[in-house]
Amino acid sequence: MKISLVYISLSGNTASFIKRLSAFLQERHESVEIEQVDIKDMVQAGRPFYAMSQPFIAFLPTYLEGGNGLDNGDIEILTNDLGDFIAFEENYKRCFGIVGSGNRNFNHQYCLTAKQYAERFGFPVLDTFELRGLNEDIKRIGLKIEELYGL
Ligand SMILES: Cc1cc2nc3c(=O)[nH]c(=O)nc-3n(C[C@H](O)[C@H](O)[C@H](O)COP(=O)(O)O)c2cc1C
Repeated sequence: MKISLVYISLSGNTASFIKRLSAFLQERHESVEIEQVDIKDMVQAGRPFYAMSQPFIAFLPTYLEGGNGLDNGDIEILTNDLGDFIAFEENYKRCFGIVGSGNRNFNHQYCLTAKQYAERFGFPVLDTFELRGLNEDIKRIGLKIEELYGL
């Protein structure tokens, strides 16, 4: 059994969350393999996108160009590679859903890109967390992932 966590992280908050979430899940399920797919790393290293062979969860921090999230400010910047990976070879069909992250200071734009991806690809927003996420976020989201994988 393998759990796949596909993510992008520009300033390290999502990467930190993924590391802690993986540790939480690994501790509770020693025999389960936890795969972390770092999209920024893949692109920077020039490794080609590929079709996911099994179900995964996507993690997406929000980076939007200015605005207020109502009548402007809904243009995604910096994270588009994750969307391209999800679109590649219909990977979205194997995506259980997306976990959005962001900063509540952005008000209406809080975690907006995850909602846009859910609409675009037809999978649910599973949850959201702020910045690096609290331990309670790790636990809540970890339990949801266990349920999705039938653990
Ligand atoms: C240029 C810029 C734009 C951002 N725009 C938003 C936004 O529109 N909505 C939001 O919730 N968070 C926004 N954030 C906050 C980031 O989503 C947040 O810091 C996140 O934890 C970054 O994740 P990362 O460190 O994994 O890249 C923005 C941050 C930056 C630097």
